[in-house]
Amino acid sequence: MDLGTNGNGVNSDAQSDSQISHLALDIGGTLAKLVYFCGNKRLLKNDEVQSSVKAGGRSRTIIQGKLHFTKFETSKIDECIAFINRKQLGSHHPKDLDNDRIVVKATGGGAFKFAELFKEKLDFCLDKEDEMDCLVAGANFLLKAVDQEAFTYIGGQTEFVQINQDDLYPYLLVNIGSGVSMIKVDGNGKFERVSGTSLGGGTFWGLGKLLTKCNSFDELLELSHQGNNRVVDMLVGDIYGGIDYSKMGLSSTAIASSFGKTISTNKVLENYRTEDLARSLLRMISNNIGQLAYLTALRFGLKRIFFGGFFIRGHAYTMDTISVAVHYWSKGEAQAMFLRHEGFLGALGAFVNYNKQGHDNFILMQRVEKHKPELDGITTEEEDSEYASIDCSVYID
Ligand SMILES: Nc1ncnc2c1ncn2[C@@H]1O[C@H](COP(=O)(O)OP(=O)(O)O)[C@@H](O)[C@H]1O
Ligand SMILES: CC(C)(COP(=O)(O)O)[C@@H](O)C(=O)NCCC(=O)O
Repeated sequence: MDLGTNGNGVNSDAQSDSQISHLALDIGGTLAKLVYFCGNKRLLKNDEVQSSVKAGGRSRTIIQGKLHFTKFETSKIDECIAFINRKQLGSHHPKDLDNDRIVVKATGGGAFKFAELFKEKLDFCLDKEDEMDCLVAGANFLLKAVDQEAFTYIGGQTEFVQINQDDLYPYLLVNIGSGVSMIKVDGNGKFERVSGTSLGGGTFWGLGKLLTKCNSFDELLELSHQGNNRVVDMLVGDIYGGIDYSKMGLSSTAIASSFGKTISTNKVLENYRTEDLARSLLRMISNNIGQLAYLTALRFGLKRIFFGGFFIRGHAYTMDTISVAVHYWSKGEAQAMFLRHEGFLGALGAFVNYNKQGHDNFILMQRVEKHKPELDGITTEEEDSEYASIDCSVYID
């Protein structure tokens, strides 16, 4: 059976025990995300060759392997390039017939901004995919192909959500990256970006750096674990002498004004604990996004809201704040759900799009049946320890 070539002129009929590696990128305002597939092509025994699958009228070979996930700060894009080079990712990609460069799917603003750099350093031709399209494709793939991907987080309890494939659409996808996009999803490739806000992950990280002098996002998150927002936020009780504003259903402990308590003291920034500032800022940004998400869902009659983007990072306080905001404002009608591979939606969507535009002899993702990711993640030395790899198989010519 002609297995075709891997696009680099190397005849994949060689059936060498070669590491198959394909990747896709999402280069955003803050982080560059990579999704890459590693599988071993081995000598196919006769019965295996027979078991190859007819897809698109052609026989294709199924390769078992894993999807891996990792990220780099966009400001350190050279580290991302060095990683790709070190692992020889993309070595099995087809080449662009016009310029003989390796074709790699990429999305996010960085796919435009760094196109020349990837060409120069890796001989990559970045095949650009629309960012919103990839976010939706990535979310739909995860929600359909991976068990235990979506979950609720309320009162400190994580509950995985069993997705009914026949009742998935419509839903609201809220992607909290540097900024926030809110996308109404009605099906595969059927979506509309219906709202957004510039008060997103970049706001938390940017203001947090200024207020706390943190050198890393993880340090800022760690600080927020230990802080008490009530030192900084003005509560209803601070205004009402310690009692509820019960006529309007506002408890004394409800936040009346974020950072409002700093007004009525003679303290300056240095007099506040950085932990308290970080906690209050996280609460403010998360609550605001939760409320905007609910209002957008209400406007379109949507009950399911999935939150993605690297801002969340599976952080308990962030998810709890968003969940409480959605539950409070919707009076329990709408539900906030989160995704295990939250920050990789765009990169995964770019990867899944390989079977578009003439790549159909290249790679197709097949539905991952009953994948149960390890809850604590599977990592290799480079992988991001928070994001479990996904066992999957792909078709390849
Ligand atoms: N290690 C990290 N470094 C920087 N920002 C991080 C990190 N982890 C999470 N974040 C948060 O995630 C946001 C970026 O999320 P992401 O979905 O990658 O958006 P973008 O595509 O705009 O880069 C940052 O603004 C920050 O709030
Ligand atoms: C421009 C963006 C889509 C870029 O995506 P990101 O890199 O932030 O993930 C996003 O930052 C955004 O939607 N900002 C908010 C724009 C608005 O006010 O709707």
